[in-house]
Amino acid sequence: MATSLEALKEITQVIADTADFVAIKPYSVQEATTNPIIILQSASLPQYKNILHKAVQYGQNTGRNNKEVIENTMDMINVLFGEEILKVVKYRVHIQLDPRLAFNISLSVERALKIVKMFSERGIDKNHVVIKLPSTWEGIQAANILEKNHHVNCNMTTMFSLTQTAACAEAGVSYLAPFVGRISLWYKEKSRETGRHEGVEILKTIQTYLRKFDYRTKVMGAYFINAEEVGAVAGCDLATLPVALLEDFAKNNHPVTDEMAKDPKSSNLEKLVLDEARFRWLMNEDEMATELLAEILGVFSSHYIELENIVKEMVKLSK
Ligand SMILES: O=C(CO)[C@@H](O)[C@H](O)[C@H](O)[C@H](O)COP(=O)(O)O
Repeated sequence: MATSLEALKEITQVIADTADFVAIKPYSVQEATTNPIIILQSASLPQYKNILHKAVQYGQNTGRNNKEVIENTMDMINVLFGEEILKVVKYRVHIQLDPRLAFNISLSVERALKIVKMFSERGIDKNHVVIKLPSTWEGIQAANILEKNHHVNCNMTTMFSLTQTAACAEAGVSYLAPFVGRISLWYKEKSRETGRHEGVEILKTIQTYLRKFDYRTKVMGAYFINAEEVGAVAGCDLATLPVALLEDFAKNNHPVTDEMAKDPKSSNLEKLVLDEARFRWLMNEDEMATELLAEILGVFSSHYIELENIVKEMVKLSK
């Protein structure tokens, strides 16, 4: 009998939300997503300490000053984890930019191109690499430049709304990743439960919107808290699951049926036409998206800085 994981894979491309390349092996996935939390978790494991040492060495050999040593080391940590992950997943690894670049278009583009070049210097073609950027106005413009001018695949993270979706779709990004579980938690925390699973509903609306207007952008469900949430968005383009949920789907029986709109063309969603001012206004009107964007960018950046501090200590000790 097919497992629930196999059933899910029939209708949704299932990928892994982890940098633990050893743990992914049993699940035969084609792609893996990382973020600063995930990279810090793996970089802190004793079995992956060699990656940190190799990256520090690279940073020290290439950095012309302290700032460059740290920055090059951080980028190389991501590249080395990416390289190991690609030995297992074969198709694509998603690497997130320094969260502090969230509001800077030119620095985001520059840093993304630098990371893609570092992969290519290690023999990895840019088609195997996806750059993750936040769904801020600036992140979306940076992704537009990367996709259109440099053919770099982009995945838009910290995604909570149709406003962000519409801007990302027009920017021609490859993927966008609504945070299913985190959206619903927000409604719970604010005691504003509506009786619906808001994260699931937003993902479904986003998927319908992209299919109705024939955008190339793929929806990747992310930030799942439990198996029910994953089952409720089965049929969306992709879902990125932490190892615990991959294991849960491989071992336990979860009902899996296509939950996406059967006829997206007939939906009454209208195309959102946005410029910067309209985007910012609609975000301002959306308390959930505005709060979560700020909160999660902060969480990502605090983890990024924590790893940077570990790197700074290592650099000091090796002097
Ligand atoms: O956005 C993507 C994929 O594009 C995910 O990696 C996303 O960052 C994660 O699902 C969430 O941030 C949850 O990650 P974590 O807190 O479990 O590490």
